[in-house]
Amino acid sequence: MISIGKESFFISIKKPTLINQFFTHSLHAKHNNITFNTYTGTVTEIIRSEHMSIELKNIAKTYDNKNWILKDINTKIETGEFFAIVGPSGCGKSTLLRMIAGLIPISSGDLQIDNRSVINLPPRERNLTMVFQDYALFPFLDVEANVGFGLKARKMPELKIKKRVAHALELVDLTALKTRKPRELSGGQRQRVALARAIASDAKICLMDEPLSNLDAQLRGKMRSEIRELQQRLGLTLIYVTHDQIEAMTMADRIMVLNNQQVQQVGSPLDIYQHPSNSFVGTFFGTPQMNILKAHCPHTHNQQLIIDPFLTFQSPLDLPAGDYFVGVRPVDFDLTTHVTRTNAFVRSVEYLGNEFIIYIKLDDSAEIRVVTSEKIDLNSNERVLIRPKNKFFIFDHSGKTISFMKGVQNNGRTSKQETQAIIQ
Ligand SMILES: Nc1ncnc2c1ncn2[C@@H]1O[C@H](COP(=O)(O)OP(=O)(O)OP(=O)(O)O)[C@@H](O)[C@H]1O
Repeated sequence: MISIGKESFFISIKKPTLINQFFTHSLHAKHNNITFNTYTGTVTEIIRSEHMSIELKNIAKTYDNKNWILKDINTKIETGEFFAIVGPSGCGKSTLLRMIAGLIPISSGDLQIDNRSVINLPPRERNLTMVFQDYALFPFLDVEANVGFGLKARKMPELKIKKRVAHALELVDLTALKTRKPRELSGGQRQRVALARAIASDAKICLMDEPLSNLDAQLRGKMRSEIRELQQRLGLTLIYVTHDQIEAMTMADRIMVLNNQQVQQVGSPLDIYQHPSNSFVGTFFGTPQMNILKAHCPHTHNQQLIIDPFLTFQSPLDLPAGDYFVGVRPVDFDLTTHVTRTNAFVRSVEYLGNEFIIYIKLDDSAEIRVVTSEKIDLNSNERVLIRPKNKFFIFDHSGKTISFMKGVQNNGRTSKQETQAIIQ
């Protein structure tokens, strides 16, 4: 029901745009104060209430008032976005998610949902739902009761609960198993019950903490696409915590990388892969890991980065003399065999079905991983020549990215203009 002044209207609104048209064209009441069920506000506010963005403003966390687990966390997660938080174990991913959920307090900063601060609101008033790593199912309740538990606690009428639960179970393809207890289900099915519970709650924001980590690799792959598909279909704003870079890469619209208490980078999977902000982000994404090699630039205004007499890189920028790091993904090397002039030796070769990982040792003990799909017959200690394909990153001594180059598919040379165009 909507009331404007003394008049009341019953309308059913599926899309914010409809309410907008309704008021601008029929009632010309765009700036009037109106009531929508129990919610009062201007039309614009009500339209926005359909949107569920989350803003983290200078969020910081300490558990003991001494050590900061997280500092300066700033980002805005848009309505309907699949947002992954990734980082190594212990970097504070779960802590951040629990603060958003309201399960633990924020030490400083502000958290806004739909442009309103929620730091003083308990979890149940934040219009969100959470899926935990261990699914948090009640062992003594069957699937149907587990999915409807939250709705019952909110005292929703029995018939409405039944309808919602049935719909959620249908969406995750569990209708046939609704009378089973959690112990009678496989890991993947339990995970689907947890998903169904989140769907049934009808919250527009869903938080997931490593929801697939208890599943085997094959099932994980299947569930990844199922969760992504559901998120899209329901238009959920989804925050997904994982330490698995592949999960983040394949599922998320955007990724936040956390390390050393801070945000290292926020961006789309492709952006993060192609333009890592530092060597940590560069090595975190991609398997096998990006090679990070110590390099030296001998003279200021020079473009040569020397790793070894037989392995040098031509920087696209003039560099001051000094030490740098060069980052090269394993697929971005060319390998030549049957050579004599080189300091690189094969240490071992791993065959992965359709490609080989070749571990190569340089004189100065650095080890380089090279991936090739060409059929290759190499022996340990065989000499090889490795040459970069002109697709590499330069990091300064602290690991910050100075430049990257896009790969060139021609003869390996890039013109100055092309180079400038692709350097950030
Ligand atoms: N209740 C607590 N009291 C004190 N320290 C805590 C508490 N919970 C977590 N920590 C610490 O905070 C840091 C971040 O923990 P958190 O669980 O958020 O990391 P994470 O990135 O989710 O790790 P993982 O990937 O291993 O789950 C860790 O050093 C952890 O020991």
